[in-house]
Amino acid sequence: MTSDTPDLSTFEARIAVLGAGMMGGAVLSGLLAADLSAESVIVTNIDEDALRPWAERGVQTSDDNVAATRDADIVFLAVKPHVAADLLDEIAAELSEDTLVVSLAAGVTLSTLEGHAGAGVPVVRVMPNTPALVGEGMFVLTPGEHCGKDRLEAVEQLLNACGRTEVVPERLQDAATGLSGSGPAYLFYVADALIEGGVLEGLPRPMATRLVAQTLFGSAAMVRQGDEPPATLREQVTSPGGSTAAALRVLDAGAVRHHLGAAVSASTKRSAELGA
Ligand SMILES: NC(=O)C1=CN([C@@H]2O[C@H](COP(=O)(O)OP(=O)(O)OC[C@H]3O[C@@H](n4cnc5c(N)ncnc54)[C@H](O)[C@@H]3O)[C@@H](O)[C@H]2O)C=CC1
Ligand SMILES: O=C(O)[C@@H]1CCC=N1
Repeated sequence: MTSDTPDLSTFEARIAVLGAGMMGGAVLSGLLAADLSAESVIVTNIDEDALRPWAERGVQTSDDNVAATRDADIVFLAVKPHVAADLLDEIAAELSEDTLVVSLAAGVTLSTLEGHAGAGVPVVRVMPNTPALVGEGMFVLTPGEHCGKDRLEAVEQLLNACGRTEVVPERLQDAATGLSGSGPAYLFYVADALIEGGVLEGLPRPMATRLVAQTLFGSAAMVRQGDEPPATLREQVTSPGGSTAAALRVLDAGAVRHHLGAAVSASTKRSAELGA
């Protein structure tokens, strides 16, 4: 669904991904798929097994965050939120105003990040999501005090190659966690439930999976195209007295709309707690 062909083959900065697990790995996979040179990247992890697949893809690997940071222009912080401050303390001596720190950690504020990175170090807080893995991530960015326009544009260029970006004031970052950061989980949950519904009605599971995948993909494409609001698109599927109206009545009886909104709010609240 990506309209422009992403191309990072000429991107020059050296990149370190510290703690490349699920999310850091998804971003890195997206960047490599957009032709970022594997030789310009180093990944770290305290878990050796997590590094092996990267070494097989030609990426330099290390268990030494300090050494990895030393040679990097852009440092992705991809560890769990409760590890972020300690990791910054560990690498702070290698950071300077020439290094850009990009945090992917839910909830961790710019004030915490900047406080631990050290004086004058440019920082960007980002809320990513895992579809970065297939080049369709959503990245919500807030630049810190020392991150100028050029640096922000460099991060946008990188992340636009594996999805789409929005820049927001920091007060909206936890809501972004609740909506797009956690969002893929809600949609995978819905996909899983729909597949089970199809199986209950007699469809073979692989076929039910294909039907659901294409239905989600096509519906997402229509929502993203933005010609009509989703409420109108839903009406277009809902024939008077028809099958969809019967189905939507069941969803309303189960207060599914309310629960989806409440799920976004619960994740938003938890995101703020994770950074506290
Ligand atoms: N998984 C997701 O969908 C999303 C995750 N995030 C954020 O991404 C960050 C990472 O989350 P996940 O990738 O899901 O977790 P993860 O557990 O898959 O990855 C974290 C990795 O960091 C490694 N690690 C731990 N301490 C380390 C250290 N001191 N030095 C180097 N490596 C270390 C772990 O071994 C692990 O592989 C979190 O802060 C989370 O809030 C944000 C949005 C979405
Ligand atoms: O569950 C979490 O805390 C992370 C942040 C958003 C998605 N996964």
